[in-house]
Amino acid sequence: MDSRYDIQRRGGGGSMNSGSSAKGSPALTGGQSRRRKIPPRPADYKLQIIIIGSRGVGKTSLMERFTDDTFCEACKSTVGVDFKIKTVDLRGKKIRLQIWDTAGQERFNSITSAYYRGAKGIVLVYDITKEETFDDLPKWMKMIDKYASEDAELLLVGNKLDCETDRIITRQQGERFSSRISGMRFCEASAKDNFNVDEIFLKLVDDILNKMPLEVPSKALSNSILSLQPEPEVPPELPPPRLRCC
Ligand SMILES: Nc1nc2c(ncn2[C@@H]2O[C@H](COP(=O)(O)OP(=O)(O)OP(=O)(O)O)[C@@H](O)[C@H]2O)c(=O)[nH]1
Repeated sequence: MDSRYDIQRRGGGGSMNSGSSAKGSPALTGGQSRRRKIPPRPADYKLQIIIIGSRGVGKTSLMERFTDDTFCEACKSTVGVDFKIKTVDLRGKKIRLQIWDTAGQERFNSITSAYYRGAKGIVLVYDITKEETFDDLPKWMKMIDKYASEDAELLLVGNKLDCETDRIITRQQGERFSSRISGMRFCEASAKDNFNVDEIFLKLVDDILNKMPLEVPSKALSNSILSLQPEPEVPPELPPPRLRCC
């Protein structure tokens, strides 16, 4: 892979399981074919990741590329929030990711801000071809400071790398911005061409796992945010997420 697409600043990585559940295979017993349902192995952990950034930068596209390997050329703007689930295998653990895709339009900030708190990872996206989306980054950082957990992992993504000829924001500008924020990674990606998309999410999850003790007793986990709970977790007092359509 071209080094331009490598995630900056820290090493690591992992493998991915694209399915949401393992499928059982039919068992043959006593010469008779019987279908025995093998329940999927439950996830070891559940993590929430939120994607934020200005309107049209490609938040939904990155999420859908990662979860469904699809890309929509002419999508409608997200209204409020949307979410997708994806299960990944990392370090021998099965991790169920809830990925929250937020509306970039400012008028939805009061809704989307309620989803920051539970996020263990935050993907902040700008469009390398649109200066205003880069200029908006300090505004998004203020939202993070105000609403997100202090220990959330941060990743800055310059999206639409396939539009190199229309590039306005240099890679160095992105790197400089992220280097001013403690612990923030930086990466350029293309949801359209599927450059670095899996890497974004897997690296973020890997960083989150790095921070947490994996082998804690199950009792301790049952009270933690990482324990399995009914999903999706919609913050209280909020209506369920409104889904977008393409
Ligand atoms: N060329 C190119 N276009 C992209 C890429 N990612 C998204 N787009 C296009 O950019 C437009 C906006 O993409 P969305 O994914 O809806 O952006 P968003 O950030 O979710 O937008 P809001 O919901 O309005 O906040 C769509 O027309 C996408 O097809 C990319 O990597 N390359």
